[in-house]
Amino acid sequence: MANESFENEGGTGSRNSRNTHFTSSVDLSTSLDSSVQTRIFKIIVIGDSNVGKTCLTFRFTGGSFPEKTEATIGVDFREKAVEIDGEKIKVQVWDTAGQERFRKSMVEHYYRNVHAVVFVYDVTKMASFQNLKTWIQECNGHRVSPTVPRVLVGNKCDLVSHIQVPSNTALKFADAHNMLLFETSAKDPKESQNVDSIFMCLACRLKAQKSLLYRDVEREDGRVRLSQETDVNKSNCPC
Ligand SMILES: Nc1nc2c(ncn2[C@@H]2O[C@H](COP(=O)(O)OP(=O)(O)OP(=O)(O)O)[C@@H](O)[C@H]2O)c(=O)[nH]1
Ligand SMILES: [Mg+2]
Repeated sequence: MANESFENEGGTGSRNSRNTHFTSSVDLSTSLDSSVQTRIFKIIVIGDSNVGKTCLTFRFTGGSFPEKTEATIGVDFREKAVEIDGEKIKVQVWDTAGQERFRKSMVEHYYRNVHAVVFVYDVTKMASFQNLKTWIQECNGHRVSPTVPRVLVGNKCDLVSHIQVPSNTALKFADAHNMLLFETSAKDPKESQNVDSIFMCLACRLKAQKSLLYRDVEREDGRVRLSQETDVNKSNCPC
């Protein structure tokens, strides 16, 4: 099962500690001696420094807005266990550094075996939107497959009077790159469901994709039959 990660029920310990700076390659696979496995989806969050990547990931995994953040160095891991259509899944969010000097040696690790990518810009900073093409180029340069789902997130929508990136401009860009667009705020508690939707939407899509790849094999009368129905049809995906 290429690129798919599992964790045994009961786990191998928490990986969501703040300020865990990634220094070596991580093997997310654990021994397969237990029959109960939890799938892990690795989602990386990419974009300019200060756009709110840390706050968005914190809002999703911790349910609140951090009072104070510092520039991320390397990567911070955060995890959230979710249940989709009865299956327990671990969403592992890689909150990456936006500052070049803090990410240089890490870039290979970000993209290795990634399952989905979240590109973030700040709706109050046009430069962060214009730089998206550089982030997309970097992603493509690391041979991330076109089948890896990508979404675009415009953050800081609570700063209504400072908005520089019009929604229709962002929408055109998202369409051109085959991405869904979410405009939201990590800060505004009323937007927390919208922030959750970003990651839940990706998790649902990944679950459906994996179901397509590894369709249930049913044995009937000694014959092998591939199940025609996939979870994509019965999923409660929020997007
Ligand atoms: N008003 C407002 N401020 C936000 C929001 N999200 C983040 N911020 C602020 O923006 C600043 C940067 O947020 P971070 O989450 O640390 O930014 P980052 O993208 O992780 O930055 P790097 O780690 O350097 O790449 C902080 O001062 C946050 O409080 C938001 O939705 N609204
Ligand atoms: Mg950060």
